[in-house]
Amino acid sequence: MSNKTKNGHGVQEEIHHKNPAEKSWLAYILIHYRWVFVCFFLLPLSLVYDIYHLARSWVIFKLNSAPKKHDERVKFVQQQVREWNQQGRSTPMCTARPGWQTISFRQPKYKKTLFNVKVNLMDVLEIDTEKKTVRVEPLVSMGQLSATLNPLGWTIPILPEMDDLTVGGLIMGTGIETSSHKHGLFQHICVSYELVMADGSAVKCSKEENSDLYYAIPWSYGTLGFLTAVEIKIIPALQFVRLEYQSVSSLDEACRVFQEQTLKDENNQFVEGLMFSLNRGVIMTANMVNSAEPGKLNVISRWYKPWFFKHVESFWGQEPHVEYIPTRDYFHRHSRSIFWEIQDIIPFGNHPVFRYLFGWMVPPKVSLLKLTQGETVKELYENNHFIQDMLVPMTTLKDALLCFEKEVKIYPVWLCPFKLPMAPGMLRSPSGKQEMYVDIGTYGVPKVNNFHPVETTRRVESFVRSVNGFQMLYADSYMTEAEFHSMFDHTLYNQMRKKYDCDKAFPRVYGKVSRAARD
Ligand SMILES: Cc1cc2nc3c(=O)[nH]c(=O)nc-3n(C[C@H](O)[C@H](O)[C@H](O)COP(=O)(O)OP(=O)(O)OC[C@H]3O[C@@H](n4cnc5c(N)ncnc54)[C@H](O)[C@@H]3O)c2cc1C
Ligand SMILES: NC(=O)C1=CN([C@@H]2O[C@H](COP(=O)(O)OP(=O)(O)OC[C@H]3O[C@@H](n4cnc5c(N)ncnc54)[C@H](OP(=O)(O)O)[C@@H]3O)[C@@H](O)[C@H]2O)C=CC1
Ligand SMILES: CC(C)=CCC[C@@H](C)[C@H]1CC[C@@]2(C)C3=C(CC[C@]12C)[C@@]1(C)CC[C@H](O)C(C)(C)[C@@H]1CC3
Repeated sequence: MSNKTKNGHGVQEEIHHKNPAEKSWLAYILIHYRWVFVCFFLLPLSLVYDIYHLARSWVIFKLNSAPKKHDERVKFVQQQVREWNQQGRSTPMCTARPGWQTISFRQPKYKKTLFNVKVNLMDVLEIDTEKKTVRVEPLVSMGQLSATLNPLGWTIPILPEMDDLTVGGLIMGTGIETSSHKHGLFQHICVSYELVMADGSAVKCSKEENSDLYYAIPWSYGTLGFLTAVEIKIIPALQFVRLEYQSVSSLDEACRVFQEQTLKDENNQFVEGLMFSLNRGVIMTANMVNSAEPGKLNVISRWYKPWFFKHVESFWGQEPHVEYIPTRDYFHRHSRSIFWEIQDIIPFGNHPVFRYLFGWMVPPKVSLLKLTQGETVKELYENNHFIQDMLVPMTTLKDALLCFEKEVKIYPVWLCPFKLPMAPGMLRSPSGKQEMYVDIGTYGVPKVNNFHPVETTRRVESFVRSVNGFQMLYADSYMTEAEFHSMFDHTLYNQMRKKYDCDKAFPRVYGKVSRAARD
């Protein structure tokens, strides 16, 4: 495998040698000139799509029509589930949300064969500033939520980065951001869930009410019931984030500084690391503030600004540096470059000329990219790309980084600490106490010679299991069912499946997330 992968051309060069499909001229054009399609078709389409959704949710919010319609919509979900019961419960159910709209690399196969239930609930219902909660429907996206809450001076404590992630997906799967070392995973900021169960009944659960169900919902991937509303905690949002960049020049220094900033400094609201090689990284710590020092404001969302990860890299080898970023810009700092995935799609996207002329249309919507990618590009990614987030105990960070270096050698690596509270459910802290974990995110083209999508992933999965870690399940998982059960504690889940009579109603989690269940 060639090593010329620095700016994204690498993917294209890999396939040149490896993929037989590329021999046809159409495949060649699709791979080498994907950017033409993306720039002239997908970018404008993404913009129209975004404007439509923003306008829609603005109007609905202003009319305050969502709360009135909510009950009707829940009744419609119940009606579909009751019909399914009357029809003899023959095929299990899943939501009817099309696979291309979801934030994961693949389309779920099961949507084609299972009974599809329409759960089209996509509005913010109520902001209760006394109780400090926001009640939302499950299809509310992170972009929509931050656009609604921030102008009112509020935010949710964990705002996962990508605009199109939905509340439902983040609860049924999981969500993480750089404030997770203080607040935990996305489910840990949720106060209550409202669901429609297999028999068509509506059930509410929280720590106080139906608490067994409340703890079983996260990571259940829609296999216990359909989510219809969620109450999420809110906290005041200040205007800016004061961000400090600290360069590190060895693996040991990186692990030490990252752990110190996470564990020792209680005052850091946000902690993040980007490793640009095994020995080169920048650790970022940040706090919300209400004023910025003169001359230090950086509005990173402006269309002509460089990709955030490139900006961060420019601080490597420098003295610690401070800047102020508008809070919403900080929350979505990796959106414009889809972390660093955009470099494989628009290789010249960070060039100033491109940024000044077309930067305002970026990024293309992940869903539209997914919808239009075609077999050739899919195969290209399948064989030459590695996308994984592995959650490992903080104490194993160094070993984990060495494992990723050996198996894939992909940089940047995303480091995000999170607190794993002791609570029942799929994720059990091995020590029986609250523990600090770290999410290691690797997205890109492997630079090792022996990369094999299945074998490499299985080796990494095996390492993660050996250190009591967890795999994020939006990515490809090649674990066997037994391995999957040894990673995730199914005790409570199995009890809830029985209690709520789910066996005929929903597939099991493994049946939805394993590689075999995905196209
Ligand atoms: C803080 C806030 C929260 C909102 N939350 C929602 C929501 O969850 N769903 C939705 O569809 N629309 C929401 N809206 C939109 C709001 O309901 C509409 O703007 C409303 O239709 C305007 O009606 P009005 O002109 O009669 O009242 P206004 O004169 O605009 O409102 C009077 C005051 O009531 C308060 N208020 C109004 N609605 C809410 C509410 N739902 N929660 C808390 N305080 C409120 C605000 O402080 C506002 O200043 C919210 C607006 C605000 C300012
Ligand atoms: N920063 C972060 O934390 C990031 C997280 N992710 C991951 O992305 C995924 C979320 O993506 P998103 O596109 O929002 O969600 P998806 O549509 O992919 O949904 C994920 C799962 O949640 C289930 N689900 C969603 N809504 C409901 C509902 N109302 N009732 C019952 N089940 C539901 C889906 O069931 P069904 O299959 O039946 O539709 C599916 O199994 C998560 O897995 C998350 O971990 C990805 C990137 C970043
Ligand atoms: C926990 C965190 C922060 C996770 C971030 C995960 C992202 C980097 C992932 C989620 C969805 C994801 C797999 C995706 C892709 C890249 C990496 C993404 C964005 C892309 C855009 C790569 C190009 C592909 O042709 C295709 C369009 C199918 C996918 C879509 C999903």
